Amino acid sequence: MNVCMAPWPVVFDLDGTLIDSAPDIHACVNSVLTQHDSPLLTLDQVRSFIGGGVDVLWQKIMAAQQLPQDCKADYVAAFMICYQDATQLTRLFPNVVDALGVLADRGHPLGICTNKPLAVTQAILAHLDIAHLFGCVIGGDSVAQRKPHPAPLQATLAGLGADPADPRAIYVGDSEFDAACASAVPVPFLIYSRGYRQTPIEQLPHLAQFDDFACLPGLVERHATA
Ligand SMILES: O=C(O)COP(=O)(O)O
Ligand SMILES: [Mg+2]
Repeated sequence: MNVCMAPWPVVFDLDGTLIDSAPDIHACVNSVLTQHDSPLLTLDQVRSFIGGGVDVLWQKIMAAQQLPQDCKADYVAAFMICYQDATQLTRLFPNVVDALGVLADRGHPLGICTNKPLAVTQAILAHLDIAHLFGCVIGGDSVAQRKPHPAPLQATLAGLGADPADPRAIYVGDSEFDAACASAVPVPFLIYSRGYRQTPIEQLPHLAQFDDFACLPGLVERHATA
């Protein structure tokens, strides 16, 4: 089969890309800090710590609140109890469902490559009724490494049955972790500019940026014909 004739895969990051999950993560973080009589964090602080997965999140929280890193495991354990069904405050970003529907209708295999734990990812995809759109979902505990390592994105592409040599495969994300992961594979990276990134966009390697998912299907098609 000529792989260049098949629709090419489009893989998505989750937190800060498809969904605004920071309010739920913030609520769980502060619930755990309250249980431990520790000072609370603002939504902006917690949002700035998201992207590397649960362990990195709590490393950053322990450092910011000057809590001993050797107590981190207790905080993480309490956090996971809250996090596993933290869906109430999470919303899809505008026009995400329509954009995913257009890409799926055009035959693009769609995947998720997130640093969020797999069970939490599956719960939120089911809650938002978009799980059926994705042929492969790789979470932060699905393979041994997490983004920015290339392994999770390589595993997602393999799970979609994609030819790793297909130069048209695309990764769509919001953060430094995603940009570095895409470069390491390498695959072209489209960056959603309204996510949780801390670095100026010009400093991150990317093919294109967008601030509205209504523009994404056009960008995906333009990439293949460029
Ligand atoms: O859970 C995180 O910290 C990041 O998740 P993401 O990879 O979907 O952005
Ligand atoms: Mg993200």
